[in-house]
Amino acid sequence: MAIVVYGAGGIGCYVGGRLAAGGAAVVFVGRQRVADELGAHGLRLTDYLGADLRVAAEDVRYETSPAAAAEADLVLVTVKSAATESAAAELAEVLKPGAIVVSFQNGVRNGELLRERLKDQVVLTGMVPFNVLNRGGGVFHQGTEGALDVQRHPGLAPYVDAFARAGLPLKQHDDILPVQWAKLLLNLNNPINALSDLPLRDELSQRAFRRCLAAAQAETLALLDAKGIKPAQLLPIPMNRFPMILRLPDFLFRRLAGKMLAIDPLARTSMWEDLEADRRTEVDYLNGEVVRLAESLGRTAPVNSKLTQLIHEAESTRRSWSGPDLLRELQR
Ligand SMILES: NC(=O)C1=CN([C@@H]2O[C@H](COP(=O)(O)OP(=O)(O)OC[C@H]3O[C@@H](n4cnc5c(N)ncnc54)[C@H](OP(=O)(O)O)[C@@H]3O)[C@@H](O)[C@H]2O)C=CC1
Ligand SMILES: CC(C)(CO)C(=O)C(=O)O
Repeated sequence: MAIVVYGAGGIGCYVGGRLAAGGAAVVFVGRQRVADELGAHGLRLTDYLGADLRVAAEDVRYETSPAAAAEADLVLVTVKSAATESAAAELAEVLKPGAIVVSFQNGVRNGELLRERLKDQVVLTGMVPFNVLNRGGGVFHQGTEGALDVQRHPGLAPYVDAFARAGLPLKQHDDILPVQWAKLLLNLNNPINALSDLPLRDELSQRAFRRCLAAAQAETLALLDAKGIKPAQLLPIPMNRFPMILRLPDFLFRRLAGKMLAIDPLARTSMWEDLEADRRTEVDYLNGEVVRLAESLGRTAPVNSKLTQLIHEAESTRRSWSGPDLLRELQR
């Protein structure tokens, strides 16, 4: 059963790399710069638990043409949200009818966007809870914990063992929307992390940054409540308790929620990586999604709106924010 990773960057190389290291036949589709990196070094997949797996360069099949997806039985879509529509259009041209397509992307609308285009395929929504850092030289490192989440579907049965062998077991859900919104609540930190210009652990160790995240989450939780959506519990603490925990003084936060800081010291968010690489960020699909949710309810979301605006400004002119300055800006 051929597995194609479509948009093989950080997440795609890591997930596809672990599947390949576990013996699955994987074709990566993506950009020439990544093909060159993997062609020179092969793939090395490491994680926070000490896993260290390799796939030799000659065993990595990395293609740059969408045509390579024609043979896929299972497609894992791992482009950033802004690239989903073009990826969907390319896939619609080449995919076999009946192929299974899983969106392993952040945000809540990528599955829908793919489904609109891929009428002859089965499109499922997935979620990647952990952080992946490309350390260069073909090394991709998983810095935090979590299993891959995906919508339940019988068509996934032939692949369940391959994901388990890869050390990335699939957790299937009857209703994925609460899982997606729970992840989005965590991703509200992406712009804060990107604006702080700090590794995640350093940023979340500072109360002022945590208060910014608490404000963005509290605003979102109230809107989700009004919409009748109850976010899933992804971590030991229920999502609706997060804002209260995040606002705690540093010493209490470390004592009660120290596990939240059990993050690889180098890990940063994908939004920070986008700003670093001068790429368009996913802010419109994360905090911007909250603004749209507010509008659908005839309400506003000033904190998420401001974070969206600050990231758009940072997309053209970068500046590093201190926690207190950012908090003041969000409270204005
Ligand atoms: N990185 C992380 O730690 C995490 C990321 N996520 C989510 O996973 C998704 C993927 O993120 P990530 O792996 O970091 O993103 P990356 O930007 O690292 O990887 C996506 C790759 O897809 C390429 N691409 C874009 N369009 C196409 C196309 N049409 N055909 C082929 N290749 C294409 C991009 O190239 P180019 O840049 O040239 O467009 C890029 O190399 C996002 O939704 C992200 O939010 C979720 C959890 C953690
Ligand atoms: C895992 C997490 C929340 C942080 O890295 C992420 O999803 C991202 O960076 O986009």
